[in-house]
Amino acid sequence: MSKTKILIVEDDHGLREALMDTLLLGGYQVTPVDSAEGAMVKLSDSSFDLIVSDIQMAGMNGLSLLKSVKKKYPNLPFVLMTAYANVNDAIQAMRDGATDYLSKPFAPQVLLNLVGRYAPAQKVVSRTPIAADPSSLNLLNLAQKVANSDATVMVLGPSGSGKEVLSRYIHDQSSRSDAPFVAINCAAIPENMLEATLFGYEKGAFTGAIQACPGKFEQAQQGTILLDEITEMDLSLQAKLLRVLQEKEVERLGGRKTISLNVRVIATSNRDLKAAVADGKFREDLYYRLNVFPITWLPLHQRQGDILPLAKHLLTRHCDSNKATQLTFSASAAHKLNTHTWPGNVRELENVIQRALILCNDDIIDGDDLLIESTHQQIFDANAETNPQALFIEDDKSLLGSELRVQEHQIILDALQALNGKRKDVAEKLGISPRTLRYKLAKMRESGIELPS
Ligand SMILES: Nc1ncnc2c1ncn2[C@@H]1O[C@H](COP(=O)(O)OP(=O)(O)OP(=O)(O)O)[C@@H](O)[C@H]1O
Repeated sequence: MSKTKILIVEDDHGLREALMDTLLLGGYQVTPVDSAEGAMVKLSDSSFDLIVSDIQMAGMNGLSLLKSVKKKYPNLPFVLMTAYANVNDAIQAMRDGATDYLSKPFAPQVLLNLVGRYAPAQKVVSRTPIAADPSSLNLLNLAQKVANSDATVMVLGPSGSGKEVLSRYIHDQSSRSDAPFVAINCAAIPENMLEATLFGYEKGAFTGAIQACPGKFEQAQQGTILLDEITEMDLSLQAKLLRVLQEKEVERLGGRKTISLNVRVIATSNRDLKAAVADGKFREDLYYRLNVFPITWLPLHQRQGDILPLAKHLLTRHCDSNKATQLTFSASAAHKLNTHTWPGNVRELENVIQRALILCNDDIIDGDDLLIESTHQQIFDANAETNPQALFIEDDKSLLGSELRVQEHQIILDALQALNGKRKDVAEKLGISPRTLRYKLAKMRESGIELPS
């Protein structure tokens, strides 16, 4: 996924900063400018996914900016901010093609809800999965076949193996490809927000629901919804999800109207689903409803034929996006890539390539330019054995031992402190999924270790 880019046009310094903070925290990439003229300059040298602009500004005002933008970039969503008293401006703005408007003052969440409606924070980039190994070619073939149907698909595989890429591929290959593909990561959204995010809510449904908001299911109408890391959903929400899938209709929180759905569902998980059902963590009826057509990525080291083609593809992609000249791998680099066990799968490979781009001095990436973080990973792999659910993480009993566990705990504690306790950032830094981190933190708590809140 890549971040959605927003251009903010606001001449009031304080408000500009506040808008920026809110959108940055919401996961967007933000470019602020203090005038409409500045916005036109920025638009000529960078691309944006959405504009949020004030109306009243010295010089060219927001309505004139809107007209110029609509002429040059007719499909670019444009949200205008108006003073509360000035509803006429808002009406004019909508007539002139504004996508929506916000009446000042507004709460940060209102801004995020509105912006999220037109531009989700993470853009899912359309990419055909690279596959050269016979097992992966077979998998793509299956994906293509299932894409032609409306069947619910369960994409399985270890973390970072390409589940999301494959899900997007199924959507792109389906007759729904012109309609939205809406991805939601069930592990990344706080439990108390997930229901409202999925099903939407009406104004006043809960404190802070200042205006009605459609849920992800509604946003995916005619298209595909990807329920990423589905096993992270709590049991009561699983029951509600099952009902929505069975009835093919949704009711917003606080709403009375049922909305019929025409949405294809794809779910992903890196857990052993049957074990999750056996442990009472995942509802059996939901398992059968979602597991209509399961497709499973092998861990990267078990599909040797994919490693170099993927490495080359990722190298080209990152050279292009850094506007760097194209590089190649030396024989020693290729050997190193082929012999590593890749516990972090394709995501780890991608990180190694990005590092190599920084380290290499000429046009050839050498073995020494490939910095593979083995120590941390081995510690995590070794300890994975203690987690019966983490099926796909390799275990190495010879590394198990209390000393390693102490080291692992220390690494997690250091990361928690360095990143102010932000679990998502900590998981990212350590190269493990939020779920694995949560599991490890629970284990640490169980063994009496005090964790920063
Ligand atoms: N077959 C592939 N071809 C091209 N790129 C790939 C492929 N597989 C994975 N990637 C890249 O590797 C990264 C991780 O892939 P993706 O997010 O699809 O994995 P995932 O299994 O969904 O991960 P997680 O379990 O952590 O959600 C992405 O940047 C993706 O573009």
